[in-house]
Amino acid sequence: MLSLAILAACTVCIGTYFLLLRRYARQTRRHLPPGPRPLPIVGNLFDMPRTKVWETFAKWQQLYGDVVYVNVLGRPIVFLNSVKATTELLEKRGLLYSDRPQFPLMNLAGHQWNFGFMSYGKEWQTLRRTFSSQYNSAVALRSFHDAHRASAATFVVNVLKEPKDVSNHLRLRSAQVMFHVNYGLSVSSWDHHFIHTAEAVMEVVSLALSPSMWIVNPISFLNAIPRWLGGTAVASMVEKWQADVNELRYAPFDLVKESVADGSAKPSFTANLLRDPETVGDGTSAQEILIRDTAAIALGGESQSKLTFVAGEVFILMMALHEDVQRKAQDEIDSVIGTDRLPDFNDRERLPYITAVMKESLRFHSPAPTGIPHELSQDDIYEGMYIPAGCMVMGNIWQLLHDPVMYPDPFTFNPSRFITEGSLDCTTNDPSRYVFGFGRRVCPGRLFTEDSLWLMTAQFLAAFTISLPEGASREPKFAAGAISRPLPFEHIIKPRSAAAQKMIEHLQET
Ligand code: HEM
Repeated sequence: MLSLAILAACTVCIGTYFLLLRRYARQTRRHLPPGPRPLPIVGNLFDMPRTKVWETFAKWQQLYGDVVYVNVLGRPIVFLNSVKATTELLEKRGLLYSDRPQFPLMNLAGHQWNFGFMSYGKEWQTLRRTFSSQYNSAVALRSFHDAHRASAATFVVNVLKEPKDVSNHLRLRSAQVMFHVNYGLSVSSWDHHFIHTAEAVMEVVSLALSPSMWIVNPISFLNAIPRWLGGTAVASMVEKWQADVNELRYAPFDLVKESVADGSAKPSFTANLLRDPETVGDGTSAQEILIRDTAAIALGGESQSKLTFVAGEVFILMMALHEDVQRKAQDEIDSVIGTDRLPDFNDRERLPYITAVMKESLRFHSPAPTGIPHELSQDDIYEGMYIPAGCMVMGNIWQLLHDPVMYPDPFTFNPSRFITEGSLDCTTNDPSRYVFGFGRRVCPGRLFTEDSLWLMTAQFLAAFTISLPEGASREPKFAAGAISRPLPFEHIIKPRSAAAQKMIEHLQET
């Protein structure tokens, strides 16, 4: 019996070896894009960076150019390092370049319903259209402003109370706004059960998105572990992941459904779409499932609130490092709206430097520096280079945002690069065109995110000053990963003035 199993295993290994070798030989005969030299079988496995991937990718651009090809364990991957290449392939040839590779851990954790990770096709299109009907509509976005205001107010109040804990306050703020907007639920403290579940789901999503998970796919090994060798522990971990995902997918939705039925629902993404009485039933109608699954995506599926919170952390770090920028932004706020209230959305047009600070923070270090991979669905030729079907295609967001032609002196934090004669001017270099990905898969939450970040930026700067303690390092440092956070740093946050402190205390009372 045992020898049969060994024989079968050997046959599979030898078969795989020859398959990979054949594919390798076929592809090298064509004119693939340049890239680091692969080894037989493992390809460029050992060239793949383990930390700060964006630095290695930048080096590859210098060595090999705008389109770089690697092959990891037989899996072709192309990195696009210029606006020209991302525009030409991911945007203009979007029909071919909009598929997604499989993310094995996402499937195992129970995210198959999530359109962010679905193959390009009808189902993806229907879900995305429903999502965009709210998140890309000017009217709906305006109706979300109260949710942004509530979470921004909780944030400044919490910062005043515990300034050292600013990161956690940002995290809470991002999750709070998502629950408010999607379900009309008020979850303004860490004690709320949904927040813990959302956090747990986001941790798994972050792991699932890290390149080692989707390139090497250790899940197949995990699944093969026998129960006596720890397989039981793996199985119960997976069960917990799936239970968390299902709770987020069903529980808040069911609450809204009940409140729509008894007429007490607050306006929200879910309630707005469920208002049609035809839609609500026993939970099995296609329309109801569609609404439930698109609402849940914004919670944990794409790590959206984590991305927004990391963008907030980058802003806080940049302000701590650049007191001159802070002062300039605060002068703008004082001269436009005075010191007796906090900025609001109506002030946005008149505060161009604040918008520029928000945009420069996103540019300086994008929370998802290498985006989410696309997959090519048919063989393609670009500038004489052959790109095989099934190839993963990564738009190298970090590289685009540090292009010295589009952003002169790219390693200097300089919001004024987006200001011309006192007005906001980013017609040719708006970082949001790259930060949120590309083509048909571009982030459908980008306008919503900018609203959220803008209010946080404006209100934080109106209320507080931040500095570094004496002797602290002035070098910004970021962790590696698909979602890349600033490394923890010490800082001192104080209310800007007695008047600012009073304003925040007043918010706390209301
Ligand atoms: C700073 C915050 C955010 C950043 C940096 C960000 C960035 C991205 C990126 C790079 C992608 C992949 C695009 C591509 O495949 O080319 C993406 C996809 C997506 N984002 Fe965001 N995002 C943010 C916030 C949000 C928010 C708040 C929401 C929801 C309200 C959201 C919803 C989505 C969805 C649903 C997708 C999948 C789109 C698809 O596959 O069709 N994102 N985002």
